[in-house]
Amino acid sequence: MTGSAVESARPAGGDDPGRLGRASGESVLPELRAMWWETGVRARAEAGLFAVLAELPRLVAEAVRVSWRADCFRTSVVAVATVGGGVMSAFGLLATQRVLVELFAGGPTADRVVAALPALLALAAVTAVRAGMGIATGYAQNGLTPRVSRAVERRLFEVTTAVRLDAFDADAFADEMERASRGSDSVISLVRASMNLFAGLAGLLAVAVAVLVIHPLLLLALLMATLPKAWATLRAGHLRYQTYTAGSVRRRRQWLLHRLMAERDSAPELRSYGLRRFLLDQYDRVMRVETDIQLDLARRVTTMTSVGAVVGGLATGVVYALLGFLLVEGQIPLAAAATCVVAVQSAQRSLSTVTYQVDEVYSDGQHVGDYTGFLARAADHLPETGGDRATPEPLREIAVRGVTLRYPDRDTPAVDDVTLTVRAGQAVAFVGENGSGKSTLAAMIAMLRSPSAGVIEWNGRPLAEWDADGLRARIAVVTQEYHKWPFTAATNIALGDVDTEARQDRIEAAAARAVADDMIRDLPYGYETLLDRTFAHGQDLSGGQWQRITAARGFLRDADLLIMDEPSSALDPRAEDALFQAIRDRQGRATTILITHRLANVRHADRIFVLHHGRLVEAGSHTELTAAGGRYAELFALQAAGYDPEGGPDASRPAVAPGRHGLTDT
Ligand SMILES: Nc1ncnc2c1ncn2[C@@H]1O[C@H](COP(=O)(O)OP(=O)(O)OP(=O)(O)O)[C@@H](O)[C@H]1O
Repeated sequence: MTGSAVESARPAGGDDPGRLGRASGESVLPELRAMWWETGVRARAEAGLFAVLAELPRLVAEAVRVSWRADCFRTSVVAVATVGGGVMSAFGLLATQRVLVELFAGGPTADRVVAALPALLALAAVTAVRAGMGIATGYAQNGLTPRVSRAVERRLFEVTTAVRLDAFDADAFADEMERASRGSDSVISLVRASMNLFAGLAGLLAVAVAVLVIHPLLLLALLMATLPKAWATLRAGHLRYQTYTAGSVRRRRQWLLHRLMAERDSAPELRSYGLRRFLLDQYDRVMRVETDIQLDLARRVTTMTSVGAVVGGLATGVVYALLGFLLVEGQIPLAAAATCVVAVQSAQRSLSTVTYQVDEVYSDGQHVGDYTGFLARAADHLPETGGDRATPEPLREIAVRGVTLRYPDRDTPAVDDVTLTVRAGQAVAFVGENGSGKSTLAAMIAMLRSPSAGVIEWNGRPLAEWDADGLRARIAVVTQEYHKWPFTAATNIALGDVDTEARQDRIEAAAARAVADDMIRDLPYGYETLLDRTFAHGQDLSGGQWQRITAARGFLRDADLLIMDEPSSALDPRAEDALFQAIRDRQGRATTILITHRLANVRHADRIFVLHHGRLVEAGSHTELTAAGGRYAELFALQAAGYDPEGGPDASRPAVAPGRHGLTDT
């Protein structure tokens, strides 16, 4: 059976619960996106030998450019030492020939040894210099590696942290970004492989020159002895790459299964649903095919390299026969023939380096192409800079005017022609059903996203006209999908204001407002507890505990505008009540935009904006909206009914409020 039999099994089987139910005999794993490293492998598999050789100079030039930019001194040392090593190899062969000429000359042995001494000394000197150059290359390369890595990675992170958030929505760009970040690791491999390739080529050239000097015909003999094996090695490499790409879908599945069976995230469900047998069966199916293919590949590669070795051996035999013939005919002296034997062996060593490095340079070069291509294209996703931008003043008013945002590949806009105003000191709420556009609207106000149409103004001036960093310093955002930063509890809160000194009293005050203080003190190392289990002594928190930490991060900086997107979805009733008390404390003093589905918490917001399918459908206070009997009143009544001991939802009784209190609890 071939790999394609499994790979062509219905790709989207995972979408069909019936298929899963029919159990484990069938492959239900869907197709996964290509992995970053498959770009290079695929390109090498598809490119013919001449295409590979034709592209090498460009790739090597790219490696040299990157290396030069990172450290011109060490790059020069490597280049000089590599070329010097080649020159020394040529001298070495010529000195060897001189030694042999003297040793094979007539006369007493002692006289011959004495005559050979100068050439022997020259050979020793050349060998020592070549070894010295090898050491210099090693030192320079070792020094170059971290410098190139750092320069390349730093450049990449400068871009990935600067591109606008919407870049992550474009599938192709997000994919490119991932490949580029992996490609940055390949830069140093490309640099190293290019230098090794240079060294191999220099060695080959040196042998060719030396042989040419001794006797032109020997060059032909040298080519005959080395080319068949080189060709077979490159062909075998090609075959390996081709097999590799043919199995890429299968390997992705293998990798996915590995994660599903061995990682922490999937472990609870794997056990609770008894998925062990099912996943192991999937693994067996994939691996059976993989093993067959690997065995087939091993057979074909062995055949090819054996053919290469046999042809190479025969060719070497022909060379030695040719040498014998030339010797008998008196065309070349014995010393030249002996030198040629040494040269053939030296050339074969250099050639095996070259053939291996050709593949390396080519496939690494593709990844580096991903990296450099990404950097060039990323310019389109960087925020506009320059120009005279005003330093933002304290917030007086935010005006959203006819704002629309449409995500890529979506037919309907997420936010559709919304107009509203928020005044300083107000606490306003965005409410609406799932997917109604609340988070998207808040993200535009927080400058995380830019509207496709319309404008958002800060104190009457479009956001884009203010200094972006200055404006961000006045806005704090607690996002719905918060990130669990792998730092201590204290640092996790301090991240809310990185421009100011992280004083412990401020951190503790912010934690107290978010009801996180006691919880953090109960951790094994208090505020210094590392919140990531992948580190030694690291801890994980419950969902609600994490939410308290992220709320504390939002409170740390007493920002003009605090946007809180679902800050209490995982909080227990007591913590939720305390959090909303802290939000209430801001009312009249600072501005808060709150997004929540717990409508009890917005009852006394200054204004409530109701979104539906991206449009603003209602706006007003809780009293106004419940009296209007519209969508808000309906949602509120539905939720309130859950707290009503008498029973089910009743939209006619919107005034029945949940037990806990809202923003301006009295
Ligand atoms: N990055 C994105 N790419 C494409 N579509 C998106 C993206 N983010 C959100 N959407 C879509 O935009 C619409 C509005 O999403 P948004 O997150 O703003 O809704 P929401 O009102 O905050 O929902 P919820 O109450 O579930 O948090 C939804 O249809 C959603 O599927």
